[in-house]
Amino acid sequence: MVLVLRTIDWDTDAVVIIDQTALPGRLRTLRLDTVDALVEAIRRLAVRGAPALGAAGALGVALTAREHGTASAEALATVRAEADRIACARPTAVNLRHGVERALALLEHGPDAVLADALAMLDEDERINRAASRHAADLLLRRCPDRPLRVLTHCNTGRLATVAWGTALGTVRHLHADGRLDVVLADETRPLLQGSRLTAWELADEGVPCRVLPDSAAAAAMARGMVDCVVVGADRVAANGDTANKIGTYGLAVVAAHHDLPFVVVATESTVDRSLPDGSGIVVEERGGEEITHLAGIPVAPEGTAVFNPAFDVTPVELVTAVVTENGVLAEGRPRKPVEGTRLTR
Ligand SMILES: CSC[C@@H](O)[C@@H](O)C(=O)COP(=O)(O)O
Repeated sequence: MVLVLRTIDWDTDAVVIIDQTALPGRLRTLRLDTVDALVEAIRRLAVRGAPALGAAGALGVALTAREHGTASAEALATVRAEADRIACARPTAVNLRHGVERALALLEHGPDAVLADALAMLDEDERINRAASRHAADLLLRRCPDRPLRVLTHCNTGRLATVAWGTALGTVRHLHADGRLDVVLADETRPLLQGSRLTAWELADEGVPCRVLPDSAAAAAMARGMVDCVVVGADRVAANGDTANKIGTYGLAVVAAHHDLPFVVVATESTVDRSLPDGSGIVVEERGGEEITHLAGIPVAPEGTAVFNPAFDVTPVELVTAVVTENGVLAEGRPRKPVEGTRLTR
């Protein structure tokens, strides 16, 4: 295993991240010692994934609190304005704002207290992820007791999307350690390829069997009987269990329901936004058109082509077998159909 670094950490006066834009080619870290550098890293997905963004939010407030201090009203106003810039860098993953707000709540105790709590948050992350993903693994083992599982997943929800361990991919790691995993089918995850660049890289690093497939092949894989269950992460879960996650998740949920396959969302409680009764209020980030019109800088669409590039979609809870957090099952949507024969082909 080459990955022993945390995805995001603190070193002396800077936030240190694994630069996820350089993977799978290079494992390198970036030192971010200004809010500008941190915001830019968040926007271009050098650090990404809901729990990792929560840590980025908290550490970012520590960074600016240490720079400006917290002793005067003027300093506090500057820190709050910088914190807001960090929180707004990406709108969908609620962890980012949660991380910022948790840190802001400690401002009156001074910069050292803010940093100490941010570091405690990093330490909590692995324990929370392990607990959430253990609940999901147990649920899947109860639902699919007969054979080692073929798990389809989307985007990257592993240690790179968290501080350590992972949510949906943490479930895969538990199943592998239990000897109950056959193979991971990892959607490549257009347009930024978090599945092929990051998930396949993490799983190879751990020696977990993995096949990458184009997103458009997931339905065919289910129809061919190649999938036992679908496990995904979340960027924001509304109080009723509606779930925002990487674009393409909703389509997977529809197809999984059609094939009566368990569809499980694994998230931390910090991804749950109880201020939203359902998913209709979730703001979905729209990203630049060049992510679609260009591949590695090479045009793949005529110049001037109009683009629709939402980074996330919202899956209604009715399509979700269960949303699982470190506290267990948060919401259950789709009941298992009573008749096995409703699957198309197995
Ligand atoms: C454990 S991370 C869960 C989600 O954050 C993940 O599935 C996802 O959609 C990430 O999107 P990204 O745009 O790469 O930040």
